[in-house]
Amino acid sequence: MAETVIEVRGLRNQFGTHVVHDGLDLDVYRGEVLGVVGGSGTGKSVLLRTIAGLQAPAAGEVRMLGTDVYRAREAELQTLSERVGVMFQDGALFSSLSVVENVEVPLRAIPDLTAETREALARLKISLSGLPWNAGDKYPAELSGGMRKRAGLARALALDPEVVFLDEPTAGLDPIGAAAFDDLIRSLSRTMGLTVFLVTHDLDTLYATCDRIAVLAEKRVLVTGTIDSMLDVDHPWVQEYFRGPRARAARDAIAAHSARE
Ligand SMILES: Nc1ncnc2c1ncn2[C@@H]1O[C@H](COP(=O)(O)OP(=O)(O)OP(=O)(O)O)[C@@H](O)[C@H]1O
Repeated sequence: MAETVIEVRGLRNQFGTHVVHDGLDLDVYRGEVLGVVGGSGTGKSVLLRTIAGLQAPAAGEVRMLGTDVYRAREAELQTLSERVGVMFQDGALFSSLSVVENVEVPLRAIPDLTAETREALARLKISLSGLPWNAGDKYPAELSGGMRKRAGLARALALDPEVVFLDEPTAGLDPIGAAAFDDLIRSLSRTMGLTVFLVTHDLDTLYATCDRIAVLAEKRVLVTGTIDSMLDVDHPWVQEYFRGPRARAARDAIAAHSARE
């Protein structure tokens, strides 16, 4: 049985009187790509931030790679942060730094790394993320939205993490750019054994990349399972989402893609 790398129990998140999550449980297994879906405002991004240690919950427990994210000591959290990468929607790059300098930021946590080695490692991650060789010397404002996302991914991968969080990685990309990003996520997960926690609305991405889906509804994880098993879930939002015309088109597209391979 696959190792559990993220364990969430009894999670509660609330802003004032607005309860976003209540009694939420979730397990994520090593090496899988988990797609987190749910209607707008169901708390997908809040869940990502809470698990990644960026936003303390009102109650509940989050364990990642064996560490209790909200009760561990500082040194343990530092070690954990080096095993985890986060890519935000717009890449969240520092605008005053070049791409290579952005990717170098997490590498600064490694003691005794020379400037040359740090730069070489950063450029390696930039090319792994599918950016052209000269993109490293550009500034975020000089890049397209898709390139900024790839640069954000390069930074998330800088420390060879075991777990990567991706928030809407294909939002705003044209269909060809989005499909290329899907392929990249899939191949990183396969070649590096990465565990991927992926928040998305993009059905094509779900079909192309995810081993398992977690549906957020009613303030908790309503159901988890393979994407095909979602067709049998008796819940109005799940039915509408996975049985709608967009899902059908995404299913047909992935079937045609598999037939070509
Ligand atoms: N810092 C905050 N302060 C107050 N309310 C917040 C905060 N962050 C999130 N919320 C609220 O929590 C709810 C969940 O937000 P979240 O961004 O996680 O939703 P989501 O499922 O990712 O939505 P979408 O699919 O539209 O991106 C929303 O109602 C949002 O307004």
